[in-house]
Amino acid sequence: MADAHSAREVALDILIAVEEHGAFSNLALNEQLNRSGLDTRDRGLVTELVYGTIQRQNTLDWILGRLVKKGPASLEQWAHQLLRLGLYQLRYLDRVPSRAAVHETVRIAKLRGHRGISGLVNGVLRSYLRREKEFTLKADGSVRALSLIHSFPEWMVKQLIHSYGSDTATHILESLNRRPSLSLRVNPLRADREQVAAALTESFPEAGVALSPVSSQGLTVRGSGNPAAHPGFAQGWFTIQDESSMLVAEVVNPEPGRRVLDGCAAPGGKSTHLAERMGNEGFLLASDIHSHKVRLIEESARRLGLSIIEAQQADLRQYPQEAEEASFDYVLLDAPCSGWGVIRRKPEIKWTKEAKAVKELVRLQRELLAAAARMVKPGGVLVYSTCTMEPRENEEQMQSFLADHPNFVVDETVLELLSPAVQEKALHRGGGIQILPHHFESDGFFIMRMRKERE
Ligand SMILES: C[S@@+](CC[C@H](N)C(=O)[O-])C[C@H]1O[C@@H](n2cnc3c(N)ncnc32)[C@H](O)[C@@H]1O
Repeated sequence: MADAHSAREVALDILIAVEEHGAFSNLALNEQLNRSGLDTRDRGLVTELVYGTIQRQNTLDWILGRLVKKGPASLEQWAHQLLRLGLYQLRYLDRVPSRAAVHETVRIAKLRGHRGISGLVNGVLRSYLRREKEFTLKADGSVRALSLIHSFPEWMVKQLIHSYGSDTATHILESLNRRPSLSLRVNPLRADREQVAAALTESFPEAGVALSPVSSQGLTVRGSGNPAAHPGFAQGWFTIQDESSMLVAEVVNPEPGRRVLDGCAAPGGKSTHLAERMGNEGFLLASDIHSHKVRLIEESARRLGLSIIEAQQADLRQYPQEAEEASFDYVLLDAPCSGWGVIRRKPEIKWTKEAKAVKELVRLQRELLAAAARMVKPGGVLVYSTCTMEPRENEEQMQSFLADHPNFVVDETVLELLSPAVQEKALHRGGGIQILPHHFESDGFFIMRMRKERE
C-alpha cells in the first residue's frame, strides 16, 4: 500500500503539470492516479489536494505575498506550487494535522531542492501558523473581499454580481467551491433506473445511490464508490454525466425516427443521450471539429448499443454540403463556452480564462449558431446550450440571434419538458432557462429551444 507521502508528491506533480503545461486538472488527475498505484484513501487525498489548491489559488497567493519576502512569483515554479499545497492544508483541511502538513511539505522541499528552499518553506508555513489571525477575511460588500474569501478573479465576481445580484452571486461562488458530485444517466435501452440503483448499491454499499430529482434518467452518487468499475458500465447500462447536462437532450426531446444533428458533439454525452431518447430509431449525425474526440463518440455509441449515431469530423461553420442544408428535424448546438458552470470540475478555468476570452467565444458561438440555423428544416427545432452563467454567451447571445434570424421563434413551453424540481428552481432568462450551480449542486447550464417557422 502506498503512503500519504507519495500522495502529496503526486499532487505536486499534477499541480505543476496544470500550471506549467496547461494540462486540464481532471485529465491530469485521472492519468497520474492511474499510474500511481495509490489506494482509495490516498487517491481521495490527492484529489482533494489538487482541486483545493487550484480552487483557492488567489487566496493562498495573497497570504504568500505577505509571508515570502520577494513575493511567491520570485520562487521557482515547483517551490511556489509546493508552498500553495502546504498552505492549503494548513488553512482549509481540518483532517490533516498542522504538524504533519508542515513536516511533509518540508520533506518534499528537501527531496526536490537545496537546503535554502526547505528552510524557506519551513519558515513560511510556521509563520503562517503563528500569524493566522492576520489573515481572517470578512465580507464587507466589496468585490475584492468576495474575491479573496471565495478565491475567484475579481472580474468574474463583478460580472456575477452584475448579472445575478450579490446574494445569488455569493451562493454561486460557495457552490462552485464544493466538491463535484457524481451522477449517472441510465440507458433505458439496456437497463431500468431502479434496477441500476439497486445493483450499484449492492456492489458499493457506501455509495449512497439515489434517483435524481433533476432528470428522469439520472442517478446521484453521494458517497464513495467507482461506478465505472461496475460490470454494468461496460454493458452499457449507464453513462457518467452531470445532472444539468442531462437536461439538454430532454429539452431537444426528439421523436424517434427523425433526423438529428449534434453540431458540437464530442465527447458524445448529449449525442448518446439523444439517441437513447429516440429509442435508437432514426438518424443522428454527431460531428465535432476535433478528430481525436470523434473517436470517443464512436466508443460510447458502441458501448451503449446505439447504431443510429454517425460520428464525423467537421467544422460546423464549413457546413453544409448543399444536400444537407435544412434537412434536420432537430439541431443541437452545445457550444464551446467559458465553462463557469463546470468550475467545480475544472477549477483552473478561473485562472486560465481571461475576461477577453469571453469576447472571442461570443464571436465563435455566433458563427456556429448561424451555421446550425441553416441546417434546421422549416418547422424543425434548434436548441442552444452552454455550461456557463455568463449572459453575453447566453441570453444576450440569443437576443442577437433572434434579431438576425426572424424566422426562429422561442419555444416558451420548454419547462413542461422538464421535472417539477427543475420547473421550480430554474431561472428564466431571455426565453431560455438557466440552471445555477447551487440549485442542485450540479453544473451551471443555459438551454434555449427555438422553432424555425415554416416557409
Ligand atoms: C461543450 S463541448 C461539447 C460537449 C458535447 N456536446 C457533449 O455533451 O459531450 C463543445 C465542443 O465543440 C467543439 N467545437 C469547437 N469549435 C467547433 C467548430 N467550429 N465546429 C464543430 N465543433 C466545434 C469542441 O471540439 C468541443 O468538443
